[in-house]
Amino acid sequence: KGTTREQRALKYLKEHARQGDPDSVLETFDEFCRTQEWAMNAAEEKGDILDEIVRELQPTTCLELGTYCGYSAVRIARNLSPSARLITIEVNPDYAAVAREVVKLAGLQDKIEVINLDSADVIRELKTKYDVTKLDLVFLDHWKYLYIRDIKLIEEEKLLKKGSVVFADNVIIPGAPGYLEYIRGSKNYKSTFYSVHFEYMDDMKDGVEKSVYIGDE
Ligand SMILES: Cn1cnc(CNC(=O)c2cc(-c3ccc(F)cc3)cc(O)c2O)c1
Ligand SMILES: [Mg+2]
Repeated sequence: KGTTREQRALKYLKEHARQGDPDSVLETFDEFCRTQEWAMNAAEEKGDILDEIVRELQPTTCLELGTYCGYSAVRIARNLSPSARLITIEVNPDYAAVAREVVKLAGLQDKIEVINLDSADVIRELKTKYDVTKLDLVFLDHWKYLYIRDIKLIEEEKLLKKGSVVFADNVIIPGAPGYLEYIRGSKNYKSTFYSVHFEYMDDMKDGVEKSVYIGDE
C-alpha cells in the first residue's frame, strides 16, 4: 500500500474539507470513517458529550493525552474561547505529524499545541516548561493502561483545581479497569458514566467517564 491509514485519511481531508473550517474537517473525517476506513476518533455520541463539556465548562487550559490524528483536538478547540488553549500529547511520531496537518487544515494551530513526547515526561514539565498553572479539562484517550499512571501524576503535580473535569474515553472498549476503580474510589472526584456507541459502529457499545475534581487544590 505504501501509505498508512492515517496518511490516507489526511489526503481525504485535504481533498474534501474546507481549509480553516473546523466543522468541515470533522464532518469530512466522520464521512471518511463511515465510507472509507474506520479510525479511533472520539466521534458521534462521544464527541457530542465532549462538545457539551467544553461548552459548559468554558475551559482556559486543556490537556489531551492521545492525539492520534487530531480529531478530538479539533473538536475541543473549535469550542474554546479566544485566549484558551489545548495541549495535546502524542507519543507516536507518525500520528503527531498527521495531527499537526489536520490542526493546520482546521486553522486551529494558534489554539492547539501538538507535543510528540511521552505523556508522563510532559506532565512533569507542564508548570515549568509549558507555562501551565492549572488544567481545567483533561481528556484521556491514549493507551488505556496509562490512564491511571497519568492521572496520578497530574494529581501529584497539583494541576487540578475544584471543578476541573477529567474525561476518559474507552472505559468499556478496550477498557481501563484500573483507572475506573481508582477514579470511582477516590473522594477527590465525582464521577459519571455514560453508555455510548463505539465510534462509527452502530451495533457496539462503549463507555466514557466524566469525573469532576472536588478535592483539595
Ligand atoms: C495505536 N494507538 C495509539 N494511541 C492509541 C490509544 N487509543 C486506543 O488504543 C483506542 C483503541 C480503540 C479500539 C481499537 C480497536 C478495537 F477493536 C477496539 C477499540 C478505540 C479507541 O477509541 C481508542 O482510543 C492506540
Ligand atoms: Mg478513544
